[in-house]
Amino acid sequence: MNDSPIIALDFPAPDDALEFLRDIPGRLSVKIGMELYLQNGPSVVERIREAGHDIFLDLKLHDIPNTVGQAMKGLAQLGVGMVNVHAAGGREMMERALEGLEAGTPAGAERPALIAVTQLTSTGEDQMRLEQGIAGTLEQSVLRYARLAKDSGLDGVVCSVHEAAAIRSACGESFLKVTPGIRLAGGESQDQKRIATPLEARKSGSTHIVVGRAITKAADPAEAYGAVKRQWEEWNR
Ligand SMILES: O=C(O)c1cc(=O)[nH]c(=O)n1[C@@H]1O[C@H](COP(=O)(O)O)[C@@H](O)[C@H]1O
Repeated sequence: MNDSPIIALDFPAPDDALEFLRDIPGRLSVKIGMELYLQNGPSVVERIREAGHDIFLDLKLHDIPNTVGQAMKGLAQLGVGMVNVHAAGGREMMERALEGLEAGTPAGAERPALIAVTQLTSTGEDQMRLEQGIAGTLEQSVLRYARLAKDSGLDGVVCSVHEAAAIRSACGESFLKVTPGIRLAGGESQDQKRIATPLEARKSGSTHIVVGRAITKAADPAEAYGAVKRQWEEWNR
């Protein structure tokens, strides 16, 4: 997928998503997540692809290695550019996910990029320690998961902007750092704990940003998308 801002299409129905997209000109990078996919199935992917957009299919798979591998075989046939798993599923699960994707990608087509969620951007450090029982700092946990994902052959991770620079040092420039939790300056954090602006994301080494409500719930979504894109692109790495 190219590096334009990825709009999170967190809508219940395909018509809502497609109507929203009609107001923003051009070929866009979009994310279809659980809300849209689980209520509508694979046909929603087809409809949005037919409208000409590049898709990150965000289903955050996390199950035993065989189940995830088989599921990825199927997802590889949907023509999307990126898919993901939870790094907490472990090395074998991630390796099997990659094998499934490779086996399922139609001949001549490009395999979707496979990335792993480290710690969700809605997770804070206290919550991680108390609820997940993980000691140390949040950044240490994210870095451990990022290294594990890289060693398992994955293309990158989902992390917050706050860990992107450390992951760049540990895993390299080309390892994808896909960062949600993006807000324009002064925007409400809502359920996110680790937020940042598009400009901060760019400066920190994010390779992609995922932006939902800052665009989809804006009074003028096309203007909000333009503002995000300008900030994201104006600073040269
Ligand atoms: O994998 C993701 O896309 C994801 C991972 C993560 O750690 N945090 C996170 O917010 N996301 C997704 O990114 C989007 C963020 O939405 P907003 O907070 O509205 O911008 C949602 O669709 C989340 O499902």
